[in-house]
Amino acid sequence: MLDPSKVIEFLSKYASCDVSDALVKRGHKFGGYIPNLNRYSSNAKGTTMAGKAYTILFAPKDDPRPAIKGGYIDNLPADSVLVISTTTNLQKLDSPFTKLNNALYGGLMSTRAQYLKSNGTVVFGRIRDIDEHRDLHRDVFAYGIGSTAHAPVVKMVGINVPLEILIDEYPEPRKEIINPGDYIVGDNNGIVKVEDNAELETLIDYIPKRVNADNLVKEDILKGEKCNPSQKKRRAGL
Ligand SMILES: O=C([O-])CC(=O)C(=O)O
Ligand code: NI
Repeated sequence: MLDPSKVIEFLSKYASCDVSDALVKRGHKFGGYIPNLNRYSSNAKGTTMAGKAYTILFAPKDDPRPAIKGGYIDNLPADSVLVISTTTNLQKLDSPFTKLNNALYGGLMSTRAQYLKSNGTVVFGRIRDIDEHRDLHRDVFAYGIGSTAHAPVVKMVGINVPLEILIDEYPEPRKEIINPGDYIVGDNNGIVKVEDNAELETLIDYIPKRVNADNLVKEDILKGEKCNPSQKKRRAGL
């Protein structure tokens, strides 16, 4: 297995699009993209967020599972990306992608997460305290914003469990699973998931080659060459 801190350092140097190109090349037609999340707040340099998923699951109060007490934020590992979602009965295929109008995440959570050196937060729901995340320069991606805390309507039922995300797609909707430990990459284009498996080494090998090829295509275009033949030439053998 590759050293996670090295993988995170590597991924943070590239764009989410570069990662998707590599995944498409490996036969993943959706390129790992998890749609509809907005970047509400960004790290100070505006660079790519990367880290290992630390997952949290919320369910409606009437879910049969007991609430997990004591919170989760104090155990957040350094280099993690905190990923918060809900059970699928609170998800929607169409905008705003959640039935929950209470916010799942706020500024105090970000303050603690930043202190623990976690790399960012992804919320499949609403967030609040938006200015606090921005003041902290924390990377925060979410479906939307809100004003009210989550506690009156949902409870935490899972820490580091697989999260099921409903995604509308042609010809039919699908479910994306985010497992704890998956690599999560995010920038202004959105969020991409990369599984931590044997394929990772090939992806890491491919990404710089493809980026280099595309840089050469750009140079060709700026010199007046046609795009399509240049792409063909520069990407040959990749
Ligand atoms: O109180 C909450 O549930 C979340 C919140 O606003 C914060 O973390 O600041
Ligand atoms: Ni708050």
